[in-house]
Amino acid sequence: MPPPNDELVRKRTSADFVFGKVIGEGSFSTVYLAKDVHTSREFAIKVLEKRHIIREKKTEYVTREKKVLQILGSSCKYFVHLYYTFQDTDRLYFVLTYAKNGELLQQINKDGAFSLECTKYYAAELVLALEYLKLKGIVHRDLKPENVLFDENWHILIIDFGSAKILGEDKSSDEESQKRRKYSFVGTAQYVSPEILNDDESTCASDLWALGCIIYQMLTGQMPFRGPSEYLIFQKILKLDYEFPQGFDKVAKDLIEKFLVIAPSSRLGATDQVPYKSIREHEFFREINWDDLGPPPNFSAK
Ligand SMILES: Nc1ncnc2c1ncn2[C@@H]1O[C@H](COP(=O)(O)OP(=O)(O)OP(=O)(O)O)[C@@H](O)[C@H]1O
Ligand SMILES: O=C(O)[C@@H]1CCC(=O)N(CCc2ccc(Cl)cc2)[C@H]1c1ccccc1Cl
Repeated sequence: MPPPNDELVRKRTSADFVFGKVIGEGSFSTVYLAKDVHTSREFAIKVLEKRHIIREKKTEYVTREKKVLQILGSSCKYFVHLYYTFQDTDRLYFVLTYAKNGELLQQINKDGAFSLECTKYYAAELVLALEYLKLKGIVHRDLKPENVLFDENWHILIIDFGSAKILGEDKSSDEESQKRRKYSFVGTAQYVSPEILNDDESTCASDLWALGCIIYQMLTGQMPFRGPSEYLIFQKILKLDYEFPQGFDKVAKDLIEKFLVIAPSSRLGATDQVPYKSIREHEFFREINWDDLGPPPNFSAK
């Protein structure tokens, strides 16, 4: 029996990587482009300062992200993969797939809006990604164009699982943590679903609400619920106060209206198992071959 390949089993440290430029900053993190010294493979390494996490009481957020990334594993290509984690006295390190082509948000803003063909393709990739999350019993809870990146082949890579929920995970029942959880706001105002605002149970249908917001934004370049303050945005969400521009594609409008429904269980797909059959069968996805989406379309193809 040959000895195990040292590189496969040895715990990594920061000495195994050459750290390059900063490719992003989070509230608690700095993300670097890095190269494995042994293989020259490129990774994104998310580095978190322990002092900052402790001061902001975000330890649970960090351990949750690691746990969710481990549950997701590597069998769905639409999620960033966690290769290694390690730590030193002051920092935690997450070695992740490097999403070479930036954020969906940047692409939408650069183009102003996507073509219908391009929107259908990326909406289909998002549907396949959400089917996998449902299969794994995970709710992302902060799905938005900033958290959808592109890999080197322009396929989506979803990141940022610190706010995610693991369904069926028994929550500590003590009063303190119940109170903390009740008032710990989750997500980003413009994409948050009504049930999260009403402090009701968030389920996979919460991610379907966000999907509706993202499809609207890909086609218009704007978020459906926008306003000068979070409070006013929340008001609009709870009153379903949004509108479609003149001449908006009717089939796309019908699909979005079926996701942006206040009652989570009434959203298109909410009562499906996996796959999201009623979403896949919607007219909007008529040209999609769900078994092979083919190569991504050229963005600027109008
Ligand atoms: N795997 C990756 N490949 C390329 N860029 C990445 C990757 N992960 C994160 N980034 C970039 O780094 C930035 C920070 O990401 P990170 O997930 O650490 O913080 P965040 O969770 O988005 O911030 P916050 O904690 O405020 O929500 C992101 O905006 C993204 O652009
Ligand atoms: O959850 C884990 O798998 C390990 C378990 C062992 C361990 O010590 N850590 C670090 C725990 C931790 C989390 C936050 C802070 Cl501020 C400090 C330590 C965890 C860890 C190590 C490296 C990178 C991330 C994490 Cl969460």
